[in-house]
Amino acid sequence: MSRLVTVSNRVALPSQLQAAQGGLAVGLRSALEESGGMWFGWDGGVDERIDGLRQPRVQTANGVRYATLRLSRLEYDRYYLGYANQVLWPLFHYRMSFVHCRRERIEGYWEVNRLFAEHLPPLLEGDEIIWVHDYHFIPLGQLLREQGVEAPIGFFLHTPFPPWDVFRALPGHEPLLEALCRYDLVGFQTRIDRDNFLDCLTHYRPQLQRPRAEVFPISIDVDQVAREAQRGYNSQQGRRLQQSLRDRRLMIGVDRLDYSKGLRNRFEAYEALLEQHSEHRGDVVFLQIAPVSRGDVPEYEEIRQYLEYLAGHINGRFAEYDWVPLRYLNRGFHRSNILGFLARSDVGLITPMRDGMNLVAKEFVAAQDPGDPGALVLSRYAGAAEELDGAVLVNPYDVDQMVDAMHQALTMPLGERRERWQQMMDALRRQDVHRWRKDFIQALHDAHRARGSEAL
Ligand SMILES: O=P(O)(O)OC[C@H]1O[C@H](O[C@H]2O[C@H](CO)[C@@H](O)[C@H](O)[C@H]2O)[C@H](O)[C@@H](O)[C@@H]1O
Ligand SMILES: O=c1ccn([C@@H]2O[C@H](COP(=O)(O)OP(=O)(O)O)[C@@H](O)[C@H]2O)c(=O)[nH]1
Repeated sequence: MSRLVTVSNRVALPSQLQAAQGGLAVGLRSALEESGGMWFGWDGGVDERIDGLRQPRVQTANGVRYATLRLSRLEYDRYYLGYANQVLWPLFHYRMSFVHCRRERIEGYWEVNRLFAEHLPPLLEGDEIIWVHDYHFIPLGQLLREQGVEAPIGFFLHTPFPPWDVFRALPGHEPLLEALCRYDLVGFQTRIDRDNFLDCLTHYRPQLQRPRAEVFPISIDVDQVAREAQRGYNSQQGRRLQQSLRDRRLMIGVDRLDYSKGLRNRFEAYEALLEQHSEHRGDVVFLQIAPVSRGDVPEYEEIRQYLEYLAGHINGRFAEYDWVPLRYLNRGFHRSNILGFLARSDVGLITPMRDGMNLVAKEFVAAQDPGDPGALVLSRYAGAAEELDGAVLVNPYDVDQMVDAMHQALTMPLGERRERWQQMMDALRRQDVHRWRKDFIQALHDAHRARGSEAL
């Protein structure tokens, strides 16, 4: 069996196993720990003294080899903060007005991709398959081929892929499309993303040799999440949360503090809920956990300030001396705590404006008590909505509809909650994180073989 080598910008190093790092790190960690192999990427640090040359740091834990590189300040600014987070991220989330593309950012992006392409081949031992992750490393496959790497190379995009008319606004989009076509296999979270990509190729150059492009929705380890959620439910933090609520119902949101997550509209909907449905005042608490993410990007600082204002406004308007309607926490928690909090919640509020998948939505479902499950309010623009149609699906641009959905979730009869939950659990069991990894790897082997025979 070939050894799996995954490459991603974000690597969950063994020393950081429990910290909040987003869904890619969570999904890849469970995939890699099951199969073994190597994880190659950025170590999350910036070294002011680096000037060009450096060596990867290699460590091993739980059967996984971790090889990481550190970035210089300039590389971090241009490649990560600049091109990845202020060009590709907003563009791929359909937020064209947040795209700030400058030539030095494009150059910085390609330079860091070249750096990783040069450092990977010496770490390979032969008989590997290489699985590249996310928008940070679109050119990597092509650059590895130029280094003489012949192994199967696949790419998986964790974010949405936008339609042609949005994508073509990107200066220098052509080399990115060409680079994607050099992979044996390109994977997407949903059918819409895959179809947008294929449509881009049709518009750009119909005669270009297409890679195999398929849908592989990332997921969770359902039983492991359920077990950990149960432990979290009974943990000291889980019990303290319950005591603080008394008999009030809990609605929960867990999102990196990102403009794509729809927090502004969610807060506005909650304010309108309290305004229109006075019966929920004093009876419901909304806990929003929002760890700061990419805080050096101006748009993230702006949304943070606005949410602080809105949270203060909502609490100022409705709080009583013995009840605070909104608990807004600007910090991250260990995932085991998050799962315990999800298990203690009556309603999950997952309402991104657009999201590749959203693993929290899946974790919320797996964390529920089968006998008395909570209800999920889920944006139709989260990738997870394609599978979790037992949720109360909402349009996050329609604040009034979200008010109705929150009210529906808070008053949903037990029978309906059970039925919807069962439907969602069945979907999660059909397509879990193990299946995600196996399906991708199998398709990558097949695609590589097929390309090889085409070339003969
Ligand atoms: O690495 P950061 O810049 O700190 O950001 C965290 C991750 O955010 C994004 O996560 C995506 O992947 C999830 C798993 O597939 C998916 O559920 C979610 O919808 C996506 O937004 C980003 O794509 C990752 O590269 C980042 O590491
Ligand atoms: O304080 C936090 C907030 C989130 N998470 C985890 O981070 C992941 C977030 O993944 P998701 O796909 O929902 O969104 P992303 O952040 O990748 O856009 C989930 O596994 C959460 O349980 C965490 O461990 N601690």
